[in-house]
Amino acid sequence: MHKTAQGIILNLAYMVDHHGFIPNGGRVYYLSRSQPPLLTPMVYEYFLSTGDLDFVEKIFPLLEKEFIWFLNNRASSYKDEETGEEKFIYFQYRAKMKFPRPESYREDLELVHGLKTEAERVRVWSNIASAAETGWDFSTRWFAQSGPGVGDMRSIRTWSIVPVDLTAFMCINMRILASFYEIFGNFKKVAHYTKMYERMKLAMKTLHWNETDGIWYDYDLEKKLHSNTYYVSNAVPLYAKCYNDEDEVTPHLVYKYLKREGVLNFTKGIPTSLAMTSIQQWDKENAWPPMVHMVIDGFRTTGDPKLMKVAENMATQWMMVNYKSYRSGYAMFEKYNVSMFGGDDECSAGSGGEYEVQKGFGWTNGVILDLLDKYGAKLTSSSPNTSSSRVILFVFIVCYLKKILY
Ligand SMILES: OC[C@H]1O[C@H](O[C@H]2O[C@H](CO)[C@@H](O)[C@H](O)[C@H]2O)[C@H](O)[C@@H](O)[C@@H]1O
Repeated sequence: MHKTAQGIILNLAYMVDHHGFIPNGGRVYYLSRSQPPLLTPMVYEYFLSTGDLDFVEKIFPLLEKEFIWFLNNRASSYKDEETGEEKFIYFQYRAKMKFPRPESYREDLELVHGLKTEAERVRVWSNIASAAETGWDFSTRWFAQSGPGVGDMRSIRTWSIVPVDLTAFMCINMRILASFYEIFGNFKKVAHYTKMYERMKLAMKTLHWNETDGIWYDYDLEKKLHSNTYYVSNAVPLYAKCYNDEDEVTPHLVYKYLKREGVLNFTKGIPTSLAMTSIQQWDKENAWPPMVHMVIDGFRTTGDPKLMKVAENMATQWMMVNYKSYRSGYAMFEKYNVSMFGGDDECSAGSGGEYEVQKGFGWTNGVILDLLDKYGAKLTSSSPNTSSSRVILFVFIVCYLKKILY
């Protein structure tokens, strides 16, 4: 598996070498859109598992190159309103696109039907490409949250949003770059990235933290307000540790928030949003493996026994959802349905959006492998929501690992 992980990293690093960033997909028409900046955290995870510092040293300049691309192409300065001085920088997904997405040409052309000016059409297409850059294509998260545009894709306004998860990802990048420089003994760079990390935490607190609700939200630049709606991305700063190390209260507030929103009552995974009537896939009744994983990891790494138990319960629950769905369809899926319809034993793939749900998705496999590694021993026939026997589960794990590894 380490070899496979290294191969994936090398593929992505090749893209950074050639283009400065990782395009949204491996085709020329994706060259104006990035992926979320997760290469550096991937390399860090690889390093933690293998201790392979030689590989990290070789690849390291490309990690910094991608980071600088985000700095040059996706960052803006947040200024103090009174003094005009820069307080910190913030990042956005902001792809420019003067035409429909080539891979979804008809959809994007039909969408702008009735829009009178080229400027209006370009606005919609650029916001669509930017939403694709987030990975959350598509979600009500990027649409108007109030007024006549609610739920309507033509109201898409990705450019107006500072996404809380992107701020968190940039925080992780800065922290990891500082850590690697520390290992390499370049202390000037350690100071540079540590300073950036501290300022990014300030950005997270100022732009995203909502004192009343005890959670981080996306920030609406136009309205100068939090978009205070539940999306699972609100919990990502916990995973990113984009708050003060000594702060033991915030993780509990995040837990309370999730509880208050009712999302912990779902027995088949953490819903992406509560916009259940949306036709978009990053809403509806869907739970997405990478987001579920980030929430679990956020609680797992708090060091707080109560929250670590929360992570364990979420992990065993998610493994059972994947298992039960696998048992009925012999496939892993890109996303899963969290609806309670049919009872706890009826687990199935998610749906909605622009295409049929995909089988055997890489991130689904990656998440389940990590959870089996960390929590496999905790799975018993009395695990929450489990009615299957230990033996069947054991067979599932063995078969699944065999299929993945060989
Ligand atoms: O062709 C439609 C879209 O396909 C990709 O997006 C889809 O896969 C992503 C994961 O690989 C997923 O995050 C996204 O929600 C899916 O829609 C591609 O990234 C998009 O640019 C493209 O428009």
